Amino acid sequence: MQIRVENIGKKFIREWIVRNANFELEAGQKYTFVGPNGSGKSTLLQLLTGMVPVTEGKIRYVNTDGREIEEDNWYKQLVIAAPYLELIEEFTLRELLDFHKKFKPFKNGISSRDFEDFIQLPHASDKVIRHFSSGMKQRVKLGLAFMSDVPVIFLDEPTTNLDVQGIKWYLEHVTEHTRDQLLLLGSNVEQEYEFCENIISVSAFK
Ligand SMILES: Nc1ncnc2c1ncn2[C@@H]1O[C@H](COP(=O)(O)OP(=O)(O)OP(=O)(O)O)[C@@H](O)[C@H]1O
Repeated sequence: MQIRVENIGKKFIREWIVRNANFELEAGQKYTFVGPNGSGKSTLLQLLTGMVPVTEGKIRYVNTDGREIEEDNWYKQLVIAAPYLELIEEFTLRELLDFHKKFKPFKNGISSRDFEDFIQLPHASDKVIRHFSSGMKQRVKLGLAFMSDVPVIFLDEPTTNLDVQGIKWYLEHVTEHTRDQLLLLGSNVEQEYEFCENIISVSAFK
């Protein structure tokens, strides 16, 4: 999977948040978009997922066989963990996992029980997501991102709400479980992207 970004720009009301952005993102690589608060990291990631439409320019998802994927089908290629994307609060953890797997199967067909062990919440299976702490919810979001069998992973501010143990858990798994995928991060916390080979400053896109 390759994502080609061709001269894209995004304007909210009269303000250009991102402009003149041109780059290519390659499968098997990791990229972090960095920049100060309000610089446009989350906006750019949301443009790349197709959640938010570009004001100008074009984004293309190109398959390994060279075929372009229609924008309506991008969502099948990706998984997103971000503070602005909520889990389904009414479900128990087990219900959420079973629901998620109907749309995005887990890698190597891992079971929901194994998933719960993986995110270190083995006793939370019947607990309603609404009653999870913010750090527990973040582990669920990251676990879904690491375990979903899709080519592209978006992580926006991945260590949000994680304690020291949680950050350690994230760092232990982020490289191992994204090895053959295209990983896109948005961050201004160096620790959460220290392993990343490609750092892109969004301040350049003005
Ligand atoms: N839906 C929207 N309508 C209007 N302005 C918006 C909208 N979404 C984002 N913005 C503006 O776009 C700019 C960039 O916001 P964005 O959230 O992308 O920044 P960020 O780099 O991710 O910031 P942070 O580090 O604080 O998370 C901000 O000025 C923000 O107010």
